[in-house]
Amino acid sequence: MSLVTYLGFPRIGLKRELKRALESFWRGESDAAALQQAASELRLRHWRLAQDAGADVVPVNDFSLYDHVLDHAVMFDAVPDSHRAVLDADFLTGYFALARGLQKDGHDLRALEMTKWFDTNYHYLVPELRRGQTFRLRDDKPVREFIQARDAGLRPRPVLLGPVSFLLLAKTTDGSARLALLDALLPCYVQLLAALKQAGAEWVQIDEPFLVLDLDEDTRHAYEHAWEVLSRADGPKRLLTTYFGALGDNAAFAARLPANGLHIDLVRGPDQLDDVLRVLPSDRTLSLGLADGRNVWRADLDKALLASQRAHAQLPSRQIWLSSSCSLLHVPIDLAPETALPGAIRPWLSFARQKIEELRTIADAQRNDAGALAALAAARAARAARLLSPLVTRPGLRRRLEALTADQGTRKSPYAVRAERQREALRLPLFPTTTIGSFPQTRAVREARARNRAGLLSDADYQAYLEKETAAAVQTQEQLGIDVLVHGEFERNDMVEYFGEQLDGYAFTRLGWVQSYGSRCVKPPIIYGDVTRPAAMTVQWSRYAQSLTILPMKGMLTGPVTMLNWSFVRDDQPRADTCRQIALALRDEVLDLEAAGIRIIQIDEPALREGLPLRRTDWAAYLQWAVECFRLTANGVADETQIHTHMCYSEFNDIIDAVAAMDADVVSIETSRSRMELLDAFVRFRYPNGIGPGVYDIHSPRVPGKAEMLGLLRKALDVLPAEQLWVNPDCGLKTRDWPEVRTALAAMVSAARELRLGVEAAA
Ligand SMILES: Nc1nc2c(c(=O)[nH]1)N[C@@H](CNc1ccc(C(=O)N[C@@H](CCC(=O)N[C@@H](CCC(=O)N[C@@H](CCC(=O)O)C(=O)O)C(=O)O)C(=O)O)cc1)CN2
Ligand code: MET
Ligand SMILES: [Zn+2]
Repeated sequence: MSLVTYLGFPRIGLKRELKRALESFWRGESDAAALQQAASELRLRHWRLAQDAGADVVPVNDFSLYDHVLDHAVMFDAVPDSHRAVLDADFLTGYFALARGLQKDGHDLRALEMTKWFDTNYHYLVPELRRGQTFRLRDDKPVREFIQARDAGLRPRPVLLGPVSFLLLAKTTDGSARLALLDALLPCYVQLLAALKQAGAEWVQIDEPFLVLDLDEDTRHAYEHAWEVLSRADGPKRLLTTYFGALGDNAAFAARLPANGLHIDLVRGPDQLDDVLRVLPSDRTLSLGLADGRNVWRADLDKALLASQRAHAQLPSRQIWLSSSCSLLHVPIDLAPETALPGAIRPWLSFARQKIEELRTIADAQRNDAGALAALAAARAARAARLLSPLVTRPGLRRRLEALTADQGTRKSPYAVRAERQREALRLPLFPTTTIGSFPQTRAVREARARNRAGLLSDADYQAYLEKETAAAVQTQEQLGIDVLVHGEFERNDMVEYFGEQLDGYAFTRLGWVQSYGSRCVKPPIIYGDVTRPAAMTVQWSRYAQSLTILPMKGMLTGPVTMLNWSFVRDDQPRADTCRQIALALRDEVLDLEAAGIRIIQIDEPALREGLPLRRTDWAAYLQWAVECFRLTANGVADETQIHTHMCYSEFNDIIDAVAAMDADVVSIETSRSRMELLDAFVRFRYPNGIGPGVYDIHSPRVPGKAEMLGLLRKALDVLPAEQLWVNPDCGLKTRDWPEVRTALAAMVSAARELRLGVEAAA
C-alpha cells in the first residue's frame, strides 16, 4: 500500500488572501488577531483541500506569514542583536522588522538581505549569524500548527528545514564558518523533536535540499554529525527530504544517514531511483517525488506507476510514499477556476490540487481501482494529445531556427568602436544618469488595468490614461535632469507576463499566483508551444514616449533567458530550444525598436544567474546557450544603437565571463545593499564595457541622500575608469511610491553632477 502525501503547499491563497491580510495589517488597517485568523483559516482550508484531493498525510509548518527560513531563524533566536528588543516586546513587529525593515516610533532597523531560494523565483531572508552565536528555542510554531491540524482531524507531518541546510542558507557577518555553529544549534532541534513527539507527531519531515548539490568534506561531516545527534533525540520518525535535483554522487551517503525515511526528487532526477534502491538500507521508508512541484504539466502517470511498482518490488516489506518532487509552493493552487484557458490546453495542465489527485490515482491504480484505471487512461490520452497537437509546432519557425548563423549573434564592430560611435550619436555627459525601467505601479494604475479587463473602462480610455501617466513620467524625468529616460512600464502587469500575453505559444492564468517574496506574487505564463511574435509588442509605447522628448528614450524588453526562467516551460523539448525561439521573437522586437528611432534598448536579464544549474558540472552548458540566446536577441543592431542589460539579485563571481560574453554596451546591477561589494567581480575581471552599479536600494521605503549615493559612486570610481560609470538605482521603481522616488532621484542626479564637477576640476 502506498501512502499519498506532498512536501508543502502554496501559502498565499487562491485569491491571495494572505497578501491582502498582510498588507492590511502593515497599513495598520487590521490587527494581529485578524492576521492570525486569516492565516489559520488558510492553513485549514489548504489541508482540507489536500485531503479532499486524496492526501493521506498533510505537511504542517510549511505555512509562513512571510518566509519559512525567517521562521526558523526567529524560532532559534538567530536574529541580529539590533532587532531582538523589538522581537521580545512584540513578536509580529519584530518578525516583520526583520523581513521589511522598520522606520517608525524612533526605530531604524534594516531588513535582512533577501536572496533566491535555490534556482527558483522564490526569495528567502538570509539569517545573519556570527562566531559564538547562541541559539535557543524561542517559539513552537511547528508544534502549534501540528496541534491545529491534529485537532481538525488530519494526519499531519511537521516540516522543518534541516540543521545543515539552515546553516548553509545563512551568512555570517564576520566571515566565520557557518557549520562551526552546528553543535550550538542542534540542541534546539533535539528539544523541538521531543515537543513534536509529545504532541503526537508520528513523522517529521526534515528538508536537506543541499544534499543534491556538490558537497565538500566539511559539509559531509556536518551531515553525519547532525543526523547522528537527531537520531538520538526522543522524537518522531525522521524523513530526510531532498529535492531540486538528483542525489548523484551523494546517493549512498544520503541513503545511509540515520533517518527512518528518504525522499527523492524523481522529476529532476528520474534516473536516480535504481541507484537509491540499490543503496537504501532495508528498514527505510522511501518517499517518491513523482508530481512536479516546479511545473504545471500533467504527470506521465504510467511512468510514475512503474516507478512506484519498481520500488515496491525491490522493497516489498517497506512503506512507499507517493509525493510531490518538492514543495508545491512554486505552482498555482488550482486549475478548476481557470475557465478562460484555451479548452485544448486545459487538459494538459495540473496545479497543486490536481497534482495531489494524480498521486491518489497512482496509489489507487496499484490496487486496480476501476476509477483510478479510468483516470489513468484519460491522463494517457491527454498527454498523447498534447504531444501530437498541431498547436505546439510552427514549421516556419523551425526552418528559421535551422537557418541561424553565428554572425547573427555578433555585433558589427567591437565594443571600443561602438562606444566611440555611440558617444558621437548620443552626446551623453560623463556619469550619465538613468533608471531601470518601471516607475511606481500605483494602486490607481493597477485599478485602471483591472477595470479595463473587467470591461468597466474602455480600451480607448485605458490607453488615454496610460498615455497621461507616461507623459507625466517623462516630464518628471526631464525636470529631475535625468539623461536617459524610460517610459515607465505603466502598461505592464509584470515584466514577464506582459510579453507572454503578446507572444504565440504562451497561455496565461487568471489566478495562477505564485509567491515571489512576502506578499509579492507573480503569475508565471505557460509556454505550451513554439513561441512566435505575431506583432510588435512595445514599439508603440516606446515611440510615443520618445515623441515627447528630445532626450534618448530607452526601449525596454525582458530578455529571453528571463522570459524562460520566469515562465512555466514546456517539457517536451530542451529548455535551450525554447529559449532560442523566444530569443528570435525578441530579436525582431529589438530591430523594430531600432527602426522606430529608439537609440538605446535595454534587455533585462535578472534571472540569468538564477537559472544557473545547481551542480557545477552543468554550468558551462547552460551559460553557453543562455549567452547565445541573449546575443541572438541583442546583437543584430547597428554600432550606434546602444544595448543595455540589467541584472539584479546576482552574485557575479561565478558568471562574470558569461556577462562579458553577452557584450552589452552597458550593464546595470544591484550593488547598494552590499555597498558595492558585487562590483568586485567586474573589477577583478577588468570588465571593459559600461557599468551602472545601483546606488539606490529600491526594495526599501528608505530614501537615500545625496551624500550616501556620492559615497557609493566614489567607491566605484576608486576601481573603475570614469568613462565606464553610469548612475542608476538598483532595479525598477514599480514597488515604490512617487514621493520617495522623486526625492531619491533628485539626490541621485545631484550626486552625479557633483561627481562631474569634481572630475572637471581635476582635469
Ligand atoms: N515575474 C517576475 N519575477 C520577479 C520580478 C518581477 O518583476 N517579475 N521581480 C523580482 C522580485 N519579485 C517581485 C515579484 C512581484 C512583484 C509585484 O509587485 N507583484 C505584484 C503583482 C503584479 C501583477 O501581476 N499585477 C497585476 C495585477 C494587480 C492586482 O492585484 N490587481 C487587483 C486590482 C488592483 C488593486 O486593487 O490593487 C486585482 O486584480 O484584484 C496588474 O498590475 O495588472 C503584487 O504581488 O502585488 C514585485 C517583485 C524577482 N522576480
Ligand atoms: N525593467 C524592469 C523594471 O524596471 C526590470 C526589473 S528586474 C527585476 O521593473
Ligand atoms: Zn531588477
